[in-house]
This record gives sequence, C-alpha cells and structure tokens, in this order.
Amino acid sequence: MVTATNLGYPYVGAKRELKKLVESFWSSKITEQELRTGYSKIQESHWKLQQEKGIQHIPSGEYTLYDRVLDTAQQFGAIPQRYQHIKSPLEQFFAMGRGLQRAATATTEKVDVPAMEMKKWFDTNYHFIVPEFEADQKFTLQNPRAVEQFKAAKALGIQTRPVLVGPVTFLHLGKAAKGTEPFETLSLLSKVLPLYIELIKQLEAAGAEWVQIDEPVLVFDLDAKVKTALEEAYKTIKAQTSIKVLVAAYFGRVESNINAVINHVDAVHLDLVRAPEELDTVLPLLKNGQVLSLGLVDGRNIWINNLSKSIDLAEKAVKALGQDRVFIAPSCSLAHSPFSTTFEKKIQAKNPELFSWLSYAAEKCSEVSIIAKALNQGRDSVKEALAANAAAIESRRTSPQTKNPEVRERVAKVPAAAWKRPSPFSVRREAQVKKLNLPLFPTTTIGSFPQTKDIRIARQKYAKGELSQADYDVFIKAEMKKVVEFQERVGLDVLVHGEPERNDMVEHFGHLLHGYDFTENGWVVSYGSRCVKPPVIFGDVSRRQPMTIDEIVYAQSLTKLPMKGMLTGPVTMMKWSFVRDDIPANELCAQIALALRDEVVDLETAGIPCIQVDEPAIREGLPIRRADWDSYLEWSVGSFRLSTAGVRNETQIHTHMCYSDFNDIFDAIAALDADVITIENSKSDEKLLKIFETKQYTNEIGPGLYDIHSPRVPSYEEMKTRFGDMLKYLPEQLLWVNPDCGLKSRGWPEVEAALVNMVAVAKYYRSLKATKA
Ligand code: MET
Ligand SMILES: [Zn+2]
Repeated sequence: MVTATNLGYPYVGAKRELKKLVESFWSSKITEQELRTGYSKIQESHWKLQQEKGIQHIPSGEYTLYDRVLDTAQQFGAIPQRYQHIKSPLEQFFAMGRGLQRAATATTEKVDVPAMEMKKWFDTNYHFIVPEFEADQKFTLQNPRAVEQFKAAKALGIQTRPVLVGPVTFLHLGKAAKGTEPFETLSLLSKVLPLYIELIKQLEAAGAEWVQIDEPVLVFDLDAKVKTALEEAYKTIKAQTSIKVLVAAYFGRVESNINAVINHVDAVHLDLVRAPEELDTVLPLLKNGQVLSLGLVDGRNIWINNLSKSIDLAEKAVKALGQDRVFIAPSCSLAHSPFSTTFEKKIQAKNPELFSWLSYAAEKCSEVSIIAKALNQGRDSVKEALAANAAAIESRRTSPQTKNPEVRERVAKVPAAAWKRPSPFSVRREAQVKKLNLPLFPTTTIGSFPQTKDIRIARQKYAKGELSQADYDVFIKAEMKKVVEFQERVGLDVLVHGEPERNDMVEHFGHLLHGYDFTENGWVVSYGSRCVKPPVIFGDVSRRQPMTIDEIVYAQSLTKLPMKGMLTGPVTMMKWSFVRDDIPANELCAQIALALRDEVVDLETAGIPCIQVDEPAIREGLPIRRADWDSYLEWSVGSFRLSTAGVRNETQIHTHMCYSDFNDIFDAIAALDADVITIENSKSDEKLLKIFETKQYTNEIGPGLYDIHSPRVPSYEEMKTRFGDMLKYLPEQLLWVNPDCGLKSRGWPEVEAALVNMVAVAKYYRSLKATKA
C-alpha cells in the first residue's frame, strides 16, 4: 500500500489560536495550566483533522509554543548560561525566545535578559532561534516534546509519526555561545548522539513505529565535514535503535549529499516540488526495502496541486519500488502554509474562480491522500476529485484573470536599452549635483515616520467605510504636513512624505496593482507568535492607476527642499507575497518592474527630483545553492534596473536595504546602479565598512548612522565617532547621513531627539570642511 503522509502542520491554528493563547499567557491573562490545556486541545483537533483528511502518517512532536529549534535546544539542555538561573522551564524557554525583564519580588530575583539570536530558516520567511553551544557543552535529555506529544496522541487513539530536528541540522545551524571563542559545533555530535538515541528509544518504548528526522541541511552546499557528520549520525542511530527512520530533506536539491545518509536509513523524503528531477537520480540508489517519500504537494505555496501530474510521477516510483515502498507527502512541513481555505469566505464569494485554485494545509492533506488512493485503488476510485482538480487547473491555465496580453507583450518586447540608465553614474551625478544643490553629507531618512495610534485608527476606519474618502484624504494630508514641517525644523536635506497611508510596504502597493488579492486568514508564522498574511499574486501585474503621485506631489508642494518619492521594489513585492507558480519568477518580476517603471516616470514628470525604490528582500531571496545565485541575481538586479532606468540623468534614484552583510553580493548591489543606496550598518560597522578596503563602490552611499530597531536615542558623540569611521573608508563626496531603516515603529520623541543629533553630526563634519577650505 502507498501511504499518505504528512511532515508537519500549521501549529498556529486556523485563526492563530495558538498565538492568542501564548500571548494571553505572556500578559498573565491565563495560567501555565490553561496554556497547556489549550495547547493540547489545538494539537488534538489538528491531529483529528489530518486523520479525517486521510493522512496515515500524522506528524507529532513538531508543535511548539515558540520555535522548535529552541525546543530542541532546551530538551537537550543546551541552555546558555545567562538563562540558567531561570528555574521554571517554561519561563526559561520564553526568556530564550523573546527575552525577559521582570522586577524582583519577595520570592524571586530581578531578571533582565535579552532574547537569543534569530535567523531565517533556510529560504522561508520563518525565523528560528539559533542554538548556542559551549565547546565543552554537556547535553542532558529533559522532557522530550516528541515523546510527550506522541503519547498524548496515542491516548486519543491516534498513532502518529514523531518528528525530530535532526542532530546535524541542529548542530550545524548553531553557534558558539555568546562571549566564547568560535568552534566547530559539529564536533559536539558524538556528545549529542547518545541522547538522540535515548530519545528514540523512549519513542520506541511508547509504541512509535517510525520516526521522522528532519535534516534540511541536506539541501545546502555541504563540505566533507558535514557529510561525514551525517554519515556518522545515521549509522549510529541505525546500529543502536530498531525504529524505522525516515530522514527528511526539503527546500531544494539533495544532489550528492544523499550519499551520506542513503545507506543508513529506512526511508528518505525528497522535495520533488523544488527538485522533480531527483526522483530519477535517487530511485536507483534505494535497496533492501527502503522507502521513498515523495514530496509532491507544495508546502510553501497556496496553489492547488496538479493531481494527475503528481500521480504520473508517483507511478514511476511505484513501478520501481512497489506500493509498500512509496510514501506520498507534501514537499516540506505544512507549517509554512496557511491552515485551510474554509476560512476564506470573502475570496470564495467575490472570486470563486480564484478560490478554486487555492489549497492551504488542510486541502493539501486531502491532495496527498487523493494521490495515494489513486495509486492504491486506481484513478477511477478518485474520479470526481480528479475531474474537479483538472477543471480547476484548466481554468487557472486559461483564465483571463491570470493573463493580460498587453502586459505579456510589453515584457516580451522590452528594448535592450530599457534595462539600463542612459548615462553612466559620473554623468548623472553631475546633472544631479546641479539640480539638487545639496550640501556635503546630505541628510535624509528611509521613508516612514512614526505610525501613531491615530494613524492606525484612521486607516482602519477608512478600510471599514467608517471614514469617507474625503475625510481620510484630509487626515493623511495633515499627517504629511506634520512630517514635512518636522523635517524642515530638524534640518534634513532630502525629505520624505512619511508613508502615513501605508499599513505595509508590500500590501499597500498590492492593492494598487492588478494581479494581487488578499486573504482573510492566510496566516503563516514569521517567528515566535508573530504571523504575517502575505498578499497573493495570482495574475499578470500592472498598475491600476498612478499609485503614489497624489501624496508625493502634495508633500513636495509644502516645501522647497527636494522630496523623495517612495516605492517598494519588484523583488520585495514578490518575495513578501504568495507568488503564482504558473509563470517563471523572472517574468513576473519584470511585470512588476514595468508597473513600477511607469510610476517612477510619472513621479519624475510630476516634478519629483529623487525617487527611492526599496529592495530589502533582494538578499533574502538568494537561492540556497550557490550555483543558482548568478541567474537569480541577474534577473533580480535586472528587474530593479528596469523599474528605475526610465528617468533622466538629473533624477536621483535611491534604494534601501536593511542588512549590512552584503559582502558576498557586493557586485550585484553595485550593479543595481542606484545613484544613492542607504543601507543598514548600525549593528556592525566593521562588517560593512571592511569591504570598502578591497572593493570600490562608486555611487553614493548612506550606511545607517544609528539603529532604529531600538527606542534608545543615539548621542551626538556616538554618531560623530561612527561617522568619523565611515569617512576613513568612503570618499566624502559620496557619503550620506541617515538612520538605518524606516522610523514607523518608533515614537515621536525619540525620533526627534535622534534626528536632531544626527543632523548636528552632518553639520559638524561640513563645518570642518569649510574651515579647511
Ligand atoms: C524594511 S525597509 C523599509 C523601507 C520603507 N521605505 C520605510 O521606511 O519604512
Ligand atoms: Zn529597512
């Protein structure tokens, strides 16, 4: 029998129940016991749901109250020293995840610890907590979640497949404890393995037949050390346990990494959505009853599966291995997709066609079981489901909603010259200097100003229809006026309108473009209890109408100083959305770029001298495998240029990125050919500036002078020193003075204090030059 399996479920719940539960606990509205009961209920209902959907291997143990890598660290006793004094395990767990500040009480001491570091989980938008290890780390096994959750499910009569974060992924993603010398974390493998084995034995004793061990590191470019570690880990587990081990790779290609584990496990899971070609390469490697788990249903997206195609692919596996040696599965854990389309009533009513193309986690489980059933009992046994699926696939393929012939033609016929500004930077610079007449070390901000409660309330009222368009416009204008006056008072040189009309830099533009829609409950976890609801790009993208002209022109009318138009770049518009998978990414990106290009040109025509196109997501979009970088960078950088190259020499194009480690993509960033780039720098001067010792950046640049992510006001002296450092690395004519990101999450008093100091720093350095001259 072909088995219908799942690798993980969206633990946060259909309507973010777990988030609400956890946050109620944080704010002391419920007790730890209530939290645990609520959590169990959520798991229970999700297990039952998967059972109803026909999943035979239901995962357990992958649920978490904050992050499952953090769970893994805590259960193995990898607790950094600074948290060890917190006695309650749950309090300690949350303290590591999100920090803890608590005054002393009669019975407890004062606690003030920051959170551990967070990093992106492979190429998803999820952030995990980076484990910390000491070189002489001692591991202990404490209340393993997998055993607890397996038993809980069993008590309900549900046989689950426990899931563990694999030992090599766990160690490889970790780092040396804060304040200790870096060391090879994989060297701890022999210490942690015995505890993995103990844990697996506990699972065996509890009645588990299979264990799923997630080793997504298998899709990285791995050096020999890591491969050896993988080999050692799975050899040892095989030798010392009798449970059946499924090792799961996902998010990309395993390539030759598979050789490290293939001989030591009972089953491997492959991501055949990302790497369908690997079915052919891995099939011949399997022997002695080994099982192949086929990741056929995309766990990273929201689109229906092409069932007949998947069945074709699975048939190939069944032919080679026989039914008993094939599992059907989503490509990765479904924790990265939203819960169920049942809760998308609005789209269902408004756009039933689009609704018929959507598939969230619950529906993906059904897709998995339909595929399995088709293989076990023949396609006829699922005739109706297949017919409905084929109809939906066909409607998606042919729907006028997804295709705009004009857009297609325009993308196909972009003239070569449109990908590049007409003149080189040196020529443009001369024209811009003349036009803008800026002082040395010009000051500016990244775009947004504090999004106060008033602004949020007004926007909500407007969205609900409680505030008329006219009243809302008046409100937004007043906000812009406040921001412009403020900037003039503080003495900034290039002003912004403050973005009061934008709730989110991607969603705002999504509403103004064709091809986008918005869900009610398409939530996915970003980190901890924080969830995001990405817009959906389902069709060809084009502008509905000019998107920002009214606001920016109004803001410019209030001042003689140059106003900076503010747009979100094509790559970021894609990366922070659920993206259609029926046309290539580069084509979609070019569509968005062309829509933005029209806006950029309209801003110029309307007299706006500077235009910023933000691309904070270019770096996070980098493919996992280095071999794929070049082609990605080519089209992403190309799209940025396409969006900005339609303007005259004297129009100054800015871009902004919120990270400082751009060393490995320095050339691509230079190739954006923005006239000015503002970039995060505040957390690590060294890291960013060092590169300028060896590489030359020829355009203008504003490394963030202070960190906006904290309410702390940077002093004049501190920024003066920092700017002095920048001057050592970068030519003075190219340097700008600015914060490191938008100010929307800050309060007005701290923004004012910080910017006053920042402007004073710019003035101080200008005065030095004046004296010299
Ligand atoms: C995440 S980057 C943010 C850029 C945007 N212009 C802002 O200031 O908010
Ligand atoms: Zn930023």
